[in-house]
Amino acid sequence: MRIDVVTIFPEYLQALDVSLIGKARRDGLLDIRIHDLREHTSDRHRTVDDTPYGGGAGMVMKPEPWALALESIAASAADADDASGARPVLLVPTPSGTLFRQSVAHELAGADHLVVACGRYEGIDERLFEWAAELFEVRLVSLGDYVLNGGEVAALAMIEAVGRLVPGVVGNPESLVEESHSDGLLEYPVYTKPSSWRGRDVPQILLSGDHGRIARWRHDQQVVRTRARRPDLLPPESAG
Ligand SMILES: OB(O)c1ccc2cc[nH]c2c1
Repeated sequence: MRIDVVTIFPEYLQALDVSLIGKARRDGLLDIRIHDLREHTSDRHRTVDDTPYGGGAGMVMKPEPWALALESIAASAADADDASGARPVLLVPTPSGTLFRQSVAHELAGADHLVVACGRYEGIDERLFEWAAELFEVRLVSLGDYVLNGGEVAALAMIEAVGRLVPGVVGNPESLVEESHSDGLLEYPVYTKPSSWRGRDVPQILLSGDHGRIARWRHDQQVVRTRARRPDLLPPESAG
């Protein structure tokens, strides 16, 4: 999978050089390219923003630098994107987007090419998204009901959530099966040695060796946790 990220803070994305995502880049499983939006400006001050029409606080990101950046990326990937037969996905982290969930991560992991647009200030001129729909499948996505100062932190979260689902990135694919949200429930509690720690013991069932009973206990724990912490994930009749 190719992932292009456009930002005015390229250094923010250095975290993508670390750990499993960083290894996947070095192994060629993920082709992640970071682009500085200011490289697509033409004035002396490398301006990417201006005042909002209609007034209001803050500044709005100008559409032209974004269009030039996205055109440049689309041109550089044209052969591969044409071969895949699908338009690249333009993923735009924004508080006004649809909710990013594990199901969305799985959808995006099936794409051949993601382009992530990290907005700043009060956001990007809306006309950019209308224009981009000619070249990309545009997805405006929110991490949740809170607001960050820009899209970079959300981009890191989304790229990690998607990248780890690409075959080969996570060493043991089994570990992707039993984790929160993989089956619509929160994950069960986990324990490791020592079996007794500061007067607290590991649940005896986990020391029993009875894998059937352990599996049932773990599922029960998932339901209890989900009901307590995220009843919204449960079907109405079992939300308690
Ligand atoms: O909370 B967010 O995910 C987010 C994303 C993009 C921008 C642009 C300006 N503020 C933002 C916040």
